[in-house]
Amino acid sequence: MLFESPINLNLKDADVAYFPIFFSLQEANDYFDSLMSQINWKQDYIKVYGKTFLQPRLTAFYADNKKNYKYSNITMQPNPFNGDLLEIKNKIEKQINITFTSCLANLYRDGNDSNGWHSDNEKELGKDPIIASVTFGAERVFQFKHKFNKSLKSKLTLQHGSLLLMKGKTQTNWLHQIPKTKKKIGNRINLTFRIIA
Ligand SMILES: O=C(O)CCC(=O)C(=O)O
Ligand SMILES: [Fe+2]
Repeated sequence: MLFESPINLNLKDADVAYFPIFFSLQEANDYFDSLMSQINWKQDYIKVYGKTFLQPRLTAFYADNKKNYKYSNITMQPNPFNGDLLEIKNKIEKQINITFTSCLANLYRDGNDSNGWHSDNEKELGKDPIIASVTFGAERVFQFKHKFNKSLKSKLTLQHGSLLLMKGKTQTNWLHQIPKTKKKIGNRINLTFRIIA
């Protein structure tokens, strides 16, 4: 496997590492094509402050157990892992020595799709969750802001075939988002592997 050592983002009160070339270009191209068609993409409704909205992206949820994932007032029922998703899961697990149970997949169809400020701190993720987040397709900016010290911010561009690893106190102390962009860009697939016990 093509593999470069990770870049530590050196965020205060957090633990975030970025692997720009986790997958070779060939692997990343192949996974992008296969995941576009293999994944059961859907646009769900979410409820924010009592109002219902269509999510500004498509999602799908996979797990090797029966545990649901609840966030933004929606409950996602898992599909079983299969095909390339399972292959990608195995590859990440081997590299970082962690076993994940679940994967929340996101499809940003263009620059108008997005993921608003949040931290992945749902109860079912447990204390100090570890989240492995993979990108295939269009590059998008990923922004961080500290929850308690408004002057602390960070951002990076997540490239095709990259892996972003968030662990430790990252979700306790920081929010993250994928903002909309006016750039003419196409589909970006993001896979976030998680442990839901
Ligand atoms: O698309 C991304 O890179 C981030 C996705 C994310 O933050 C999430 O699904 O919780
Ligand atoms: Fe997230």
